[in-house]
Amino acid sequence: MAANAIEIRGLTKIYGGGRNSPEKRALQGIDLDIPQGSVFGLLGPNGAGKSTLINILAGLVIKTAGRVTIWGFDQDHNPRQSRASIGVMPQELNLDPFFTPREALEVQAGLYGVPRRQRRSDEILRMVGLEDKAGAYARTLSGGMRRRLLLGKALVHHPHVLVLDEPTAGVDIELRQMLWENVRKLNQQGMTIILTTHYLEEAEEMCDEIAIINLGQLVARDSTVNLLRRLDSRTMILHPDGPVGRLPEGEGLDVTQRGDGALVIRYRSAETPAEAVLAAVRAAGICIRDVKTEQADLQDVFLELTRRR
Ligand SMILES: Nc1ncnc2c1ncn2[C@@H]1O[C@H](COP(=O)(O)OP(=O)(O)OP(=O)(O)O)[C@@H](O)[C@H]1O
Repeated sequence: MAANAIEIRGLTKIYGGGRNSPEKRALQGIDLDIPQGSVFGLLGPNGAGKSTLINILAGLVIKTAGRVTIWGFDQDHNPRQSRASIGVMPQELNLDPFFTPREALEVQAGLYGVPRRQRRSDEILRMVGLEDKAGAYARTLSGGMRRRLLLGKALVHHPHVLVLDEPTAGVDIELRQMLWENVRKLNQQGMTIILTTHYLEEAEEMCDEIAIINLGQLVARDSTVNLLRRLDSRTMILHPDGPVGRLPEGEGLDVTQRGDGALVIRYRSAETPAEAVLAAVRAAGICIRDVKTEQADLQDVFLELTRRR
């Protein structure tokens, strides 16, 4: 068994390039290893190439160049085994409206060639909280229930690797909790989990390791702890109680003044305690009327990482 669940080398995807569509380089030579047993976050802004990458793993999009190995099986040389090793919960709610959840799971299991006696439709329905809806048509299911069913469908062939593409975009708190409980449980049972998300908080909570892609390129790949340590920038927004004569100064402080008079002070919490920021403000003779702090969000992370490049 390979030590990495997924190995990606020089992965490139170019869309279009026909007479009416300009060429789009969605992935530009990605190298990435995803360790077995990890909960791995794939982050990136809209259009970064996350879905393209996931769809290539799922066998839904054909790569232009590069090598993909899933659970030790090269996608080109062992397409059947590599496909059988991975289950994907897609972003779109693409379900056949005329199948009931139980039928949908059975059909999916049939597509993957799972013998009848190895099928676990009822167990999966229970796991995703759809046992009451086992016989209802998909078209009568709520959006949240459809997502649960998509998760169930991704699991019918007992994959080693489960990919969740934006699983919590627009879902309510209850479903989010159910999803994360299931993800934790499956991971404890040894399943490698890959998830894409826009929410840094979610990645922070769930993922051991994170890769960030931007414009089809890998811009960071590290353990979550290390990544967040690198990205511990804070912003303090101060509303002064009167005109500002001079801006606060101090090591590690990046101070600007907004059009409305507010001071925007960026600093790293690991290097500069909030008290040092406030002391610098007082030393500049500024009285504070109001203050708030903001943590770096994914957008800042991107700006920082892409700027660094
Ligand atoms: N079928 C396609 N034909 C042409 N261009 C495409 C196609 N699919 C995606 N793209 C382009 O490739 C780039 C990467 O898209 P992709 O959907 O992989 O990004 P993403 O990171 O998943 O974004 P999002 O978070 O919005 O889903 C984008 O510029 C997108 O417009």
